[in-house]
Amino acid sequence: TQSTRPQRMLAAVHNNATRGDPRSVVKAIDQFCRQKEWAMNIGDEKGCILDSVVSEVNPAMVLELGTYCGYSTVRIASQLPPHAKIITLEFNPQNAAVARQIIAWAGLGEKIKLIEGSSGDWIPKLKEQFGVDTFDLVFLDHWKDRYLPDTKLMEECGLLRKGSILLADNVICPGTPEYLEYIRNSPRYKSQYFKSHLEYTRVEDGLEKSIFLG
Ligand SMILES: O=C(NC/C=C/[C@H]1O[C@@H](Sc2ccncc2)[C@H](O)[C@@H]1O)c1cc([N+](=O)[O-])cc(O)c1O
Ligand SMILES: [Mg+2]
Repeated sequence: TQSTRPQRMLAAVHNNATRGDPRSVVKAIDQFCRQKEWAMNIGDEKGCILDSVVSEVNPAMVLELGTYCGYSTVRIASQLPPHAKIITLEFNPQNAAVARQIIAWAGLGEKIKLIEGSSGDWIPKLKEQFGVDTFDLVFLDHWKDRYLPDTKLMEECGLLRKGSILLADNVICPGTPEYLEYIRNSPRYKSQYFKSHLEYTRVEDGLEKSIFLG
């Protein structure tokens, strides 16, 4: 039977990355996407901006919306301080299954909690189910029309504190106009745009970094 692109990406990780070495996993996926098949990972160029935000925030608790195959999950988790954790939400069971194996190959299973389900269902349950207080960093990379409703949901559920950072992928391409309009005009956030390119292409895209002011 025909394999899927995430399954072919997983095979590339098994064949080209060293078990327990997150950076080699990231490199193997980027090589696969440049040389074989484009895929919607944040990629190496925007990934460096993600890396710099993670190291600046040095978060104890991270929430990722949209695991896909786990590329950004591995990138973030490989930079977390000891005892820090990332919760990542993935809707598609096939993507989740591949992500679990890529995360395991990177040796980061202890730092990452992958939840299968949708952000809309799970955001209201994170406190009671996982004893979460607030998130220091949230990375938004799931369905683009969910960025705004899920941000409002996180506010309502008390998951953000003064100083929490939201980092959103694809604010130009594919684009998240409603989210940008809200976050850039809300007095409760201070935002900054990081201009870059859509993964593995020369098309403009960028990340929006926003600080919740409480
Ligand atoms: O569509 C994009 N991303 C949507 C990502 C969606 C991922 O998150 C869940 S949805 C979900 C997960 C959790 N909760 C609710 C829904 C999907 O199963 C998928 O794994 C995208 C598209 C392009 N592009 O160029 O077309 C480039 C990108 O960087 C992108 O991120
Ligand atoms: Mg993206």
